[in-house]
Amino acid sequence: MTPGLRIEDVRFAYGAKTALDGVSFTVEQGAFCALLGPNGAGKSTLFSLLTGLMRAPHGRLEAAGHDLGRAPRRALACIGAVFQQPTLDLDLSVLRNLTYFAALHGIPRREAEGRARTALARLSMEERAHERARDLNGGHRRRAEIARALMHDPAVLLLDEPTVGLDAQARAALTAHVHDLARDAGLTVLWATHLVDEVRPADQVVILHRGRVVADGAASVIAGPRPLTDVFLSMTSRRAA
Ligand SMILES: Nc1ncnc2c1ncn2[C@@H]1O[C@H](COP(=O)(O)OP(=O)(O)OP(=O)(O)O)[C@@H](O)[C@H]1O
Repeated sequence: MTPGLRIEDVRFAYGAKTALDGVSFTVEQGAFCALLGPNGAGKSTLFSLLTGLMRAPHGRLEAAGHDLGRAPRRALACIGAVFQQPTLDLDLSVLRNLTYFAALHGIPRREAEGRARTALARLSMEERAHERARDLNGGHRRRAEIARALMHDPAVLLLDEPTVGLDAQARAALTAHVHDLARDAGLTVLWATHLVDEVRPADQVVILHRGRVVADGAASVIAGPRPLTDVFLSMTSRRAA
């Protein structure tokens, strides 16, 4: 089966500063993969490459079998992304935020509202469709952004530290919703975080440290008998370069 995401020997530097140093890993279709790394590990850089904001000078990135270097349009059509910085238009309703995005993606207007309602339902947000984004709490704004990222029916969903700024309850609800999307809809999820408690034992975990993959496998296997937090901290301590 074609993997949801394939990343092979990707390198990237900002001038003399190396951000990714030969990153390789694969996420199977329908899997939830937590990309775990401390600040500066290279998570956002990898997201920028995967969303076409920057190009990788070395290595290969594939989404649902499409090479981002060779067939960027086809690859990007398979990707939905939620960035660290919120990007909703706070003065528009939730529904309008989604249909506006649909227009940008060339989705016909007659289809857009139906798709928006389906996407909102997947995030238990259908009753919020007509509320102004400004009136939603942080957790619901994030859910609206995820619904918007699903409008073009991508195979892969990328989320860059999506729970930043949320309280514990909203964080847990959002994490659960996205795990459900991977399980029920066969969506491949790459969830970047530095918060170990957002990872479930069956999730794939890729630990990134100073631009390198230092662990890749099921969370329960990487953790072994120890708490995953201990393993993560020992792998990413300053000395573990
Ligand atoms: N525009 C830039 N110019 C120079 N160096 C950069 C730039 N952006 C990131 N870096 C450096 O590249 C490395 C990787 O940064 P990146 O933002 O990808 O990490 P991150 O894991 O997303 O961290 P954070 O959680 O803080 O966002 C860091 O050493 C960072 O200082």
